[in-house]
Amino acid sequence: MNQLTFLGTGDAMGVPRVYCDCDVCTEARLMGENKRKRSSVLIDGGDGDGTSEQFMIDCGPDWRSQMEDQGLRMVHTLLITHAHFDHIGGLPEWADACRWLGVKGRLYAPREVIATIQGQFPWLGRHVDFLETDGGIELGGWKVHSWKVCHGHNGYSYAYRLDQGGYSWAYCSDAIDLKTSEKEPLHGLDMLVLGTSFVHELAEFSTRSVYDMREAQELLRELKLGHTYFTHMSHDVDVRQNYNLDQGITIALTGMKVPLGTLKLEMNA
Ligand SMILES: Nc1ccn([C@@H]2O[C@@H]3COP(=O)(O)O[C@H]3[C@H]2O)c(=O)n1
Repeated sequence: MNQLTFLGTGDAMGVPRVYCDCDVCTEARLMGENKRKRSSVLIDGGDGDGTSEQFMIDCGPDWRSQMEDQGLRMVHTLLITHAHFDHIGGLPEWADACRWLGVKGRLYAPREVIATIQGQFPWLGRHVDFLETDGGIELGGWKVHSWKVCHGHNGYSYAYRLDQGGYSWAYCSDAIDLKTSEKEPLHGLDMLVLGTSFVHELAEFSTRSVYDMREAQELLRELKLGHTYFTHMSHDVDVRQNYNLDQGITIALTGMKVPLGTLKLEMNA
């Protein structure tokens, strides 16, 4: 059975934010329900049928501790959404692990993301094969499609849609203000992982880069899909609160596991 594990559900700063003493950051330090490492997920086939290659989406600066949290010794394959530090900061450590294990890691990303990563970490190519996703790829039995999405003030990110056996899901951690064509691959999904940094972000729109929960719910009402998990959450989100989110939405928690492809989830509409 395929499953997705949330390795981290935080925004670029993680929770607690290093400089912050707000209630959420304080709770994260003292108890830890709101403790959030930088966003990434693990996809695990685990059924030994040869189509179940394990891979991660994104490799932020918490990669090493996320591996320890899960008791994982190595993941050989990564999909990267965009070349911002909170999504690629763990790549040098991952490449070092490839080196010490004597394996060549496989890093899949869109062509322009690969070029940026190679510019930032020029030594990675010794231990990593860079593989472009632009024309579509097959990974762990999934047909994988990447496309460019608006990341507001921060430029562009990419989202991934994965299809297998009539089940489809997508990972879209860093997006805002999606245009009609950017929403197209999200229609009719069984499951979506969507970034929502704030519950209601008050900053001026032109300075923002990720949906808030209010806007995300509007988007989801339009998309009419199965189940959605919110990730990439800042210290604005307190997981102890009930935000009265629409049916079919779950705030993802670190370590949460979601079965992929086994359940046809109920439609929201
Ligand atoms: N060119 C850039 C721009 C931004 N960044 C990092 O990505 C984060 C996105 O959210 P933020 O809160 O704006 O902080 C950004 C930088 O850490 C980055 O690594 N490279």
